[in-house]
Amino acid sequence: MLRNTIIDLLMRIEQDSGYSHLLINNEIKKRNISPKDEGLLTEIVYGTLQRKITLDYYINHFVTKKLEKWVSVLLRMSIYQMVYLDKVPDHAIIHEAVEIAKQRGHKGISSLVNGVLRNVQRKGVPDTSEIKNDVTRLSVETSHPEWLVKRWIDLYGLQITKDICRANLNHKPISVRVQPLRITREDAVDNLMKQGYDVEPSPFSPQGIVVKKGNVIKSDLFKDGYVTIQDQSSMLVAEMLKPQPGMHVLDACSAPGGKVTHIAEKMQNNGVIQAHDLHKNKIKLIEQKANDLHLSIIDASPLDARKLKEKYPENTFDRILIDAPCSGLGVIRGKPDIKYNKQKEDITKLATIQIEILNQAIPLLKRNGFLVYSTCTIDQEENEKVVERFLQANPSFSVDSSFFEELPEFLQDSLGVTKYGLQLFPHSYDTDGFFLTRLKRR
Ligand SMILES: C[S@@+](CC[C@H](N)C(=O)[O-])C[C@H]1O[C@@H](n2cnc3c(N)ncnc32)[C@H](O)[C@@H]1O
Repeated sequence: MLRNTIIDLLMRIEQDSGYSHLLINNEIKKRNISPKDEGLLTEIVYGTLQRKITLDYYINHFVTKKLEKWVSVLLRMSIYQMVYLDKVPDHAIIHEAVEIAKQRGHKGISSLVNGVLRNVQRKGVPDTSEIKNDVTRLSVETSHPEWLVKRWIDLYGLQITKDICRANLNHKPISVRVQPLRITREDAVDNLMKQGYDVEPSPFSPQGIVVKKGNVIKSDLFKDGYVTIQDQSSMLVAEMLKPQPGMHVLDACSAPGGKVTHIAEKMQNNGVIQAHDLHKNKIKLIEQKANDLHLSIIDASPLDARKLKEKYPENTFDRILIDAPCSGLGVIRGKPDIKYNKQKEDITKLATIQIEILNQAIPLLKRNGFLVYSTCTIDQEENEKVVERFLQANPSFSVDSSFFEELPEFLQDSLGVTKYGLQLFPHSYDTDGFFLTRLKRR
């Protein structure tokens, strides 16, 4: 029953590209899956998705004919469990897969499934180190499409690309941000430790806590809005925006509200924040998060950030955040489907939108104000190149040099510091891949 649910989920994720986390959560709720099975389901779905290219390479070694989608999915998830998990013995995995194949297909299919899996059990999976071409080998070993591996090698060289690709296969560590108007970080750490969580303060933000062990979503602190989940890299945004109580702030791409609520906390819930997002249906996510965290200064409404100038006069805001729509290539660990769904052309289109949004936002900034530009991608075309193009077209603006001095000390000479901002890679500090910079008028 659980394995059939997993097959259905994996097939739907392939069809409705980009929403694996939402589909998994909905399915768990809908089918009333027990907490133990929930863990196994999540692990098999994410793991199979994360290793899709590698698993297909293994399958193609044993089968040459084209397989129906569900048969590929069944083989992938079975081989994933046999090779990467040690929760269920191989013979039980094979037995269950053959039973599913019998239910869903004809006898020929169940014999094929049986044959492939028995081969994997007996001979093991093929050795990928024999693949001569660097790009193909890395693509197969770490399950990233070849165009992406090639692009990263061109941008960052082979070693960094290997590091990125390997880090993308790791589990994403969870971190939380405390709501400092409701609880201190010390008290939150104390509280979580007493409940058996293994936690430590984050070096990225005075509000951050890294949760090394334990499901923090189940904690009272999370349920009652004392902490919220946020990657450490994202916490840098509000820190570097430096909003003060009483200010007028714009967050132009705000949903689901992770950063805007952090900004409101730093303003001590005093001032006004205009929070917009293109998608009407996402506005309630911002409102919900603000509500959960007891924050009342966020005024959320739908708006296309490419039309900001139509809504606001010049010199309106003390601070502006453009946390731009991006390819998401920095968050592959948590959303593996991104690596299969994004194409080169998407990156170029996104860079055009990012520049358009920046051009709309910048006149709205007051004379001594700051604008933070950030993305959760590691692609230079959406990050450094966008900043470079923007500065060329707007010579009265520059990257604020104090930005670099104000970064936490351990980041100041990190691999990703360039004259355009800070690029965090997933392998550097075990955070999401993330870019941010701060612009100001010269
Ligand atoms: C990186 S996410 C923002 C995350 C958010 N700042 C947070 O911390 O929770 C980018 C957001 O931009 C929105 N978006 C996409 N195109 C937009 C546009 N033209 N104008 C405004 N928002 C847009 C997307 O719906 C998405 O919610």
